[in-house]
Amino acid sequence: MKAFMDEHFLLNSETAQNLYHNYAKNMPIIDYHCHLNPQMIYDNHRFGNLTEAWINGDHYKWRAMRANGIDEAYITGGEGVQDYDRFLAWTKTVPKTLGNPLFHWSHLELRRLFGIQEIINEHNAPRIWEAANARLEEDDFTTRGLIASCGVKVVCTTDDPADSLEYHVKLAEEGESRFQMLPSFRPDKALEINRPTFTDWVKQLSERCGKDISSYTEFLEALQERVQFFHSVGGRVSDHALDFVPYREATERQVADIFMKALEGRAVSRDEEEQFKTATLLELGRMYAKLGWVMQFHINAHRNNNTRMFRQLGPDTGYDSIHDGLIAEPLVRLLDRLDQEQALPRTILYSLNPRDNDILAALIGSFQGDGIAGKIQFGSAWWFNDTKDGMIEQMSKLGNMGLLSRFVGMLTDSRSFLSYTRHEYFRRVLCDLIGDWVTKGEAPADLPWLGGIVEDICYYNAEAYFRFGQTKEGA
Ligand SMILES: O=C(O)[C@@H](O)[C@H](O)[C@H](O)C(=O)CO
Repeated sequence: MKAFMDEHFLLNSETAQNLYHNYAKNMPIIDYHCHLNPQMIYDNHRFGNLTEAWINGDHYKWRAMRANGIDEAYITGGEGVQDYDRFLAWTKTVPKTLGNPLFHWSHLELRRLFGIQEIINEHNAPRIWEAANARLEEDDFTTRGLIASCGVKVVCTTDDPADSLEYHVKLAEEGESRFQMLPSFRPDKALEINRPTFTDWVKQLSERCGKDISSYTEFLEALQERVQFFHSVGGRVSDHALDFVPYREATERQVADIFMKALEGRAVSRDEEEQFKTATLLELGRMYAKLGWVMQFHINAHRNNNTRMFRQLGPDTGYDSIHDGLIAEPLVRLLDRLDQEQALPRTILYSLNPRDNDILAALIGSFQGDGIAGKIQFGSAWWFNDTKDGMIEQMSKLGNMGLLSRFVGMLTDSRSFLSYTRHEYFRRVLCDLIGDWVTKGEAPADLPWLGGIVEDICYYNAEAYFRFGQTKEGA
């Protein structure tokens, strides 16, 4: 019986162990999609205690604690509840997460970042609390220290077009030699024309650009201006949460009228919303292609399902799940429209519904080309699929229908600064998958060749694909 989480954790063959320890382990990290707070990075924030560092903001943990019957006050905080009490509630939950990646992630985080080997449970909680808080006081244990110590070379935050990007600009001006913090252009609020926040957001965009926005043309001009600004501070990635994939054609006049209808606060029909989203996504895709950016679509999330708790806690608090919208037809129509204009950017497609994995693994093959290896990517197993089983399925299907060797690999997609061990987890799963093929005689035991593929998936493919740091006009 293997010891729990030893050096060969998840590596069930000699080839897997060789691939991980000699090729994957020390590769740098490009975290091209996450939700880390840019100000906390710029400020080089130091965490006050383990609860702030490990539980705050992490809705994965919150979700598990709720399922474990923990009272909300001990999850997201409440009157008179101490930070230690919330930490203790988490240590009571971890033993119940067996089978959930949280069990592995949590132990990896304590071992790799804090040097704590304890099994997490309420019995060991006092020792863990004391040892971890002592570690948090050490000089290197700040947000920038964590990012640097985990080998991260690029971290892409997720940013609204109307954001000033002041912390990205300041960090670039003051210089952080160990890694780049770059913005990702996340224009969800520009597309969500039916949300009550739309008109206020257009006002924010207008104020940020210092220009009036009283037509769809001016709206697009403002978005173009922000894309250009993101590019000027190193941004090379966009990201879209498409909870459903829109495709409904409309004339320019129709789209302009829909925009004005929304701007005047009048209700927009579902069909009109889809026409507006289609037109605006196509316009943004053209902008991204001109600048050589990467466009990401995060598809089929079912967000904020619990109305009562949304009112209490807001979004991204663990009350989301998986949607089941049909994606093949609208997604092909969207990508094909841009491809016909030779304006399809490098694109990464993720769906939260694993039912879509085969569709995405096959679909990306319809739009590869232009001499760009892996131009269209089937994205890393996302959110509820970010598990050992989910990663194996995503990489197996990509390998079955596309080129696993051209995969740009893992991202953390996290709000926690302690999540970079997710890359280790992914790399171990990757090496074990390939090692298994060798063990079964399904791949030659050519370690330099296989090791090269592993290094590419861990780092070099992403470096070549995103081209951060290159001033680029055109795809
Ligand atoms: O980018 C998204 O919309 C999702 O990843 C979402 O932010 C979610 O809360 C998350 O972080 C999943 O890891």
